[in-house]
Parts: sequence; structure tokens; C-alpha cells
Amino acid sequence: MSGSDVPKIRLRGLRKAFGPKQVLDGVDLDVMPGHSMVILGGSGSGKSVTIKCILGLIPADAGTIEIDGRDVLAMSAREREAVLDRTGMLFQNGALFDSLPVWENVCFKLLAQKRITRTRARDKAAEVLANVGLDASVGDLSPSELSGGMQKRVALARAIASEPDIIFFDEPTTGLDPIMGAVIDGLIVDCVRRLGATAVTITHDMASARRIGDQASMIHKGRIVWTGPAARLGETGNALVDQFARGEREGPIAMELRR
Ligand SMILES: Nc1ncnc2c1ncn2[C@@H]1O[C@H](COP(=O)(O)OP(=O)(O)OP(=O)(O)O)[C@@H](O)[C@H]1O
Repeated sequence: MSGSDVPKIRLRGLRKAFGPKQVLDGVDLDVMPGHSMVILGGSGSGKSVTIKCILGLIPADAGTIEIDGRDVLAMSAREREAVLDRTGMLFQNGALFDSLPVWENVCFKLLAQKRITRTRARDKAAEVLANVGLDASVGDLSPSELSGGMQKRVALARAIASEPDIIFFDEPTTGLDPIMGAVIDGLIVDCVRRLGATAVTITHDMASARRIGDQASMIHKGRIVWTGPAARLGETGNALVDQFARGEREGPIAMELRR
């Protein structure tokens, strides 16, 4: 494989069970550099668990996780940390720390790793906040003083502040009105493009999936059952994916639920 053929993220046979419940049952997934992959799937299908395994927050039971062609599970703790330093994550609920002002939230990782002084962090936070359409003065507020849309912007600012080359977004528009959702999607696309990053997004929102993703994959019963262009969602020819994307009650997923 030449450099550009090497996936940024490559999962093979990823397995994870919690007790008797086999959540991931051999997940295979390739995300190419600079691409934006959206992961779809029903509630509890293992989307978040997949991302948490990649980030090392949950240990996988079996399989391989390669980043830039290197198996992260075979790396030393220090090497793995170096890889994870180049990733950013926007958590489902924002996961901002109310005890810290916004600017410290935005630069949390850079400060924790002593990659930046506190004085410089204030300026850096102002720069990154501007990238997500927020005024520098927001930096001095507590996250609890912000609206849901502003909190999402701050969470996005925090995810991109360390200029990662892989960014994970877990349901970035959940809880927002449709217009604010579209605004956040636009910011995500801009920020990812500006960084030249590879993005992986979990979403239930099909409009958002089409706006953010160039590729989409659907996870069902612990495996990836379809991967293709996000623009084709709803018209993929795969009955499972099309039922899910169109939000239809009738179809193969409903039949399985009734069994
Ligand atoms: N730490 C854990 N301990 C036990 N079970 C867990 C743990 N984390 C996840 N699970 C289980 O794994 C399954 C998949 O969870 P996951 O959060 O990945 O779902 P999801 O596809 O992201 O769903 P949703 O769209 O509802 O967020 C669920 O049944 C969940 O209860």
C-alpha cells in the first residue's frame, strides 16, 4: 500500500462483550485520511463503544485497531499516548467542566500536557473560539451560563484546540433545534477542513449525516453491514440502511424487533 492508500483508521475483527452481551462482533472499518465518516446504527448498537475502543477508553476483547497503519493495541503505553494526543473528541453531552471558565475548558488538554502557558492559553482560547463563531469574552464565562448551542460550540472548540488529525464527534447536534444543528454541522465541516483532519461522527440525524459525512457506515448486530457515500443514505439499495435512514417503521429492522 502506498502512503495515501493507508487508512487513517483501520479496524479489523473488533470484538467487545459486556457480560453475555456481544456488543461488537467483528467490526471492520476503514476511514481514509482527510475523509469524514459517519457511523449510523440503532440505539445500543455499539457506535459509542467502537469509538471508545479506538480511543482506548474501553479495552477491546479481540481484533486490531490501526492508526496510520500501526496497530495501537501492540504499542507501548507511551507510543499509544502519542497517537491519542493527535486525536480530539466531542462528547455527546459536551462534557464541559462547569468548575472551569470556558477558556480553560477550551485549552484543557494543552494545559494538562503543559504544551502551553496559562497566559498563552487565554489567547489561544480566544483564537479557537473565534473559529467557532464565539466572542473572546465568552472565554471568561462558566459553561453553565451558556445556551445549549453555545456549549456545543465550546465543546467543538475544545475538540479542535490541540489541532488533532483525527476528530470524533458523538451525536454533535443532539438536543439542538434544527437551525442550530445545521450551524454546528457547518462549523464541524469548516473546522475539520481547516485542520485537514479525518473525522468520525456518530449521529441519528440524517440531515446532519449528509452534511457532515462524505462516507457513511451502518453498524447492526455488532458488525458493519454497509459502507458507502453519505449522500446516498435512504437510497442505498440496502434495506436495513434505507429503512434506518428514512426512519420507516416497516422493514427488516422492525421485523427483527418483533421476533
Ligand atoms: N461500560 C459498559 N458496561 C456495560 N455495558 C455497556 C458499557 N458501555 C456500553 N455498554 C452497552 O453496550 C451497548 C452499546 O452501547 P453504545 O453506547 O455503544 O450504543 P450506541 O450505539 O452508541 O447507542 P446510542 O445511539 O443509544 O447512544 C449497550 O447495550 C450498552 O448498554
